[in-house]
Amino acid sequence: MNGPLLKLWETLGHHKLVSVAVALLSYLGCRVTYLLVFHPLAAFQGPRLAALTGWYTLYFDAIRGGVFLQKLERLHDRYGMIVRIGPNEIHIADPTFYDTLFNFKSSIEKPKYEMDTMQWTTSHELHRRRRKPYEGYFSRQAIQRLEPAIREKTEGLCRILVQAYKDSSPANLSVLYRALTVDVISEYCFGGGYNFLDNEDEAKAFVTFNTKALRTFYWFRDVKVTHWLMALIIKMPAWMLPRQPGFHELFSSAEISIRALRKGKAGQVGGNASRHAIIFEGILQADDVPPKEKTIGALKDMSVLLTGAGFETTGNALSVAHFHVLSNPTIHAKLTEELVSHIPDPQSQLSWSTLEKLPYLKAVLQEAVRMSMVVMARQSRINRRDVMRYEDYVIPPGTIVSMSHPFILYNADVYPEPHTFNPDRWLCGDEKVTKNLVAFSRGSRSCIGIHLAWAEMFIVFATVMRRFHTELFDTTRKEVDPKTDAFVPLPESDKGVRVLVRGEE
Ligand code: HEM
Repeated sequence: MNGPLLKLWETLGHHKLVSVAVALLSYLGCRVTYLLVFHPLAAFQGPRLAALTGWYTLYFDAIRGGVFLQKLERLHDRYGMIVRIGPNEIHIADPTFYDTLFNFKSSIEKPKYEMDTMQWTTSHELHRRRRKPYEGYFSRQAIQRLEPAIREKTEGLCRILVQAYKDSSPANLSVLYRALTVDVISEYCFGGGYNFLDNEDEAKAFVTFNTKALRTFYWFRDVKVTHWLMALIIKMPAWMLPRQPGFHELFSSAEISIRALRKGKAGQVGGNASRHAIIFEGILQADDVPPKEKTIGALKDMSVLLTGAGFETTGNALSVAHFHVLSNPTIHAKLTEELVSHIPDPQSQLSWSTLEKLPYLKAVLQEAVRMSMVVMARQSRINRRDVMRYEDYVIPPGTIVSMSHPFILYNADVYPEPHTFNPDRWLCGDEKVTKNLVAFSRGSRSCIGIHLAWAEMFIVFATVMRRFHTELFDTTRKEVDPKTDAFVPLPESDKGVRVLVRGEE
């Protein structure tokens, strides 16, 4: 290009650049003005940056690793009970609003997430259709039929604790309780569990993998590109996937088991002939489940959800219960007295329905569920049709409204001295104490596994506490107190609750 031509090109290029920059700035200016001045949520207080972009929350959740809740506490201190935390999202900290947001109204939906499993389904109707076939497997009666399997796994855990006693070596209860809960849910899903209680090293590797994976949760739930990767992994055939523990069970073994169930063979993973219903066998045979919900991909998605939700949650609550009981001699003595008087033979195991009538045991477990929170992430809903009201605020239809369990389960007005483990608070007859135990959520999206969780907690905890004398080994609240929001809470230290077994009854 010669001199004048180059000059013309440069001048035109310069103008083009200026035009693009002006257009971009005008668009940004209009968008900023709209979001801060004319948007239906403009009157709601909150950080301006949060009102302008969803990257605000994503930054704290995904990039800084689950610290948005800590930020949120400061925002509520500054702005009050209701804060705008996104262009179209507000967060409410007041427990009295919970039932307005979490209920069975068909107008209440979840926001759009990148994940598309049952739990993250946006539409109320589609979610109902996806959830219905599974509900029968999680009713109270269905879980009572599963009790022998829970008892059998509990005996497996007790054998490990007896061995730890003989070896005088510490037992890591955070791993063992999770090994038990994953063995139960995988047994229920496939008719042959992962049997981690038979191999402690594999159990440890599984739990470690899961903790690492949880730290990346927001990337997969909220970021398209990363989610595609996950979707690709789920679609990959088992033989292409690495044999890394955790990864292997959740993806490859699940697929192998589902394929086996399709061919009419149960128990491909653990090899146990099963005496109870098998979830995926039933789903595959159900005439009212549409074929697209029975594909290998859809069932693998569901199995990751059921296994993931079914083990980490209850396993964590059990570890937290054990830690706090051992840390408080008075609580320990009261619980032991109740258990000894109702279970004279320590080798026997009472039924779930009998155990849940023991008031102190129940109070200890309720307090453990409260303190462990189990699900820490903010829960979001959208009312598509109606306005919602909070005090003088009118929340327009279509707004993402969120609440978070820490603001309720650690609310000092409901639970005075919320950081103190105090089972007695559940025994004083104060209605608001039980009403606010929202750990399993409420409404159409609440926990499908609530009965399984309680059955496991009552049977396993009563058996272990009645049979074994344990004492904490090198464990502090750093190993149990919720610190990071990885959807479930992660403590500051991953070492786990470790105990020395001092004796067996
Ligand atoms: C202490 C134990 C547990 C607690 C506190 C708990 C809590 C919760 C909460 C708060 C939700 C709602 C999450 C959301 O809205 O995104 C939920 C959903 C769910 N939970 Fe649990 N959970 C526990 C144990 C279990 C167990 C043992 C299972 C067994 C499979 C399970 C399976 C599920 C499933 C599948 C969902 C999704 C339900 C749906 O979207 O319809 N959970 N859980």
